Amino acid sequence: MNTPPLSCTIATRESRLALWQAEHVQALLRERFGWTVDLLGMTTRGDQILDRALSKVGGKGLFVKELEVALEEGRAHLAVHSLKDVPMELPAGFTLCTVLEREDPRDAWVSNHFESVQALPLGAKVGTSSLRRVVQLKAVRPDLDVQPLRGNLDTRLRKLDEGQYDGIVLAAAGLKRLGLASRIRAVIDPQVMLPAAGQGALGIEVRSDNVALREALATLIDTPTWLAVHAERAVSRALGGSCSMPLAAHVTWRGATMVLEARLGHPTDAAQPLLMAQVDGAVTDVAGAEALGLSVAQLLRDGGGMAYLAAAEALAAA
Ligand SMILES: NCc1[nH]cc(CCC(=O)O)c1CC(=O)O
Repeated sequence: MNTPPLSCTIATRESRLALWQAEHVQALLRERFGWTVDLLGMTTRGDQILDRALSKVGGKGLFVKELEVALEEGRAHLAVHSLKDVPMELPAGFTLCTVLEREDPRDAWVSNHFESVQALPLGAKVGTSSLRRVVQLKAVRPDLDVQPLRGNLDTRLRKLDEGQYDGIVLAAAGLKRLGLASRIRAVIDPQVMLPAAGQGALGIEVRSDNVALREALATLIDTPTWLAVHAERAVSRALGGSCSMPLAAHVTWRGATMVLEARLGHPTDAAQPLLMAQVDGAVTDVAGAEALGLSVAQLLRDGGGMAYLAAAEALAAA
């Protein structure tokens, strides 16, 4: 029996951004299906160690595990995540269901004194803990002093305002969703800073055995977003999907043609070049999107990426 649910509960982290995203899905389900939708706020291990070096603590899916347990135990039916934070491989029994239309996937330059990365004085201090952002900043401005920056969005902005950095890099999507778009000094051109796989998209996780819910959610898919994030995530999965790997993967559309670009940086040696690859193709289904992702991953491997991946693995194991 596939009777669609009349009520359901969404598990969510309790950061402002996570709550915005969960409430967004809650409103959508009420509006489209007339369901009663509750929220279940939760603290994840990732939240508890937000101010420490996540890559040093290790473990994939630090922000999703507790939410999956709530689904497993039937305390919630959907978990809403930033897709960027969802591991490439889900545990058995879970399905990534739908991601609606993605918000701006680009990175944003945020600064109280400098209008762009290019406008920074020699040796200026920039805050980010994302290896992907570090290697791309270093590629355009090797002189910059890039320093770690952790915490949720509000914490990061506060650290900037306290004068700890000349500027910081954040996802445009998070700032826009929280009504903080006015803090964006410049959206960074993807040719300068290629976004992460899935950036700006929502990921909705459900139990695979909840067929009725999966079928209802499937009607909410935004196809261009759905195909784009499958291609981007396929690149990351094919290369091992580790967060200690500086990897960017980003889709743009030229009409019905998907253009997939990816970049791989060396995880420890900034003097190594940033590897870049691009493919395009007419993509109409998930299999086609994932095939494009695999071919970009292969180009990166063949272009010198094997040594980079080995270094990232060694780092993760250390
Ligand atoms: N890594 C944390 C994270 N996960 C999702 C977002 C922003 C929203 C999004 O990309 O969907 C952020 C903050 C950031 O990268 O600045």
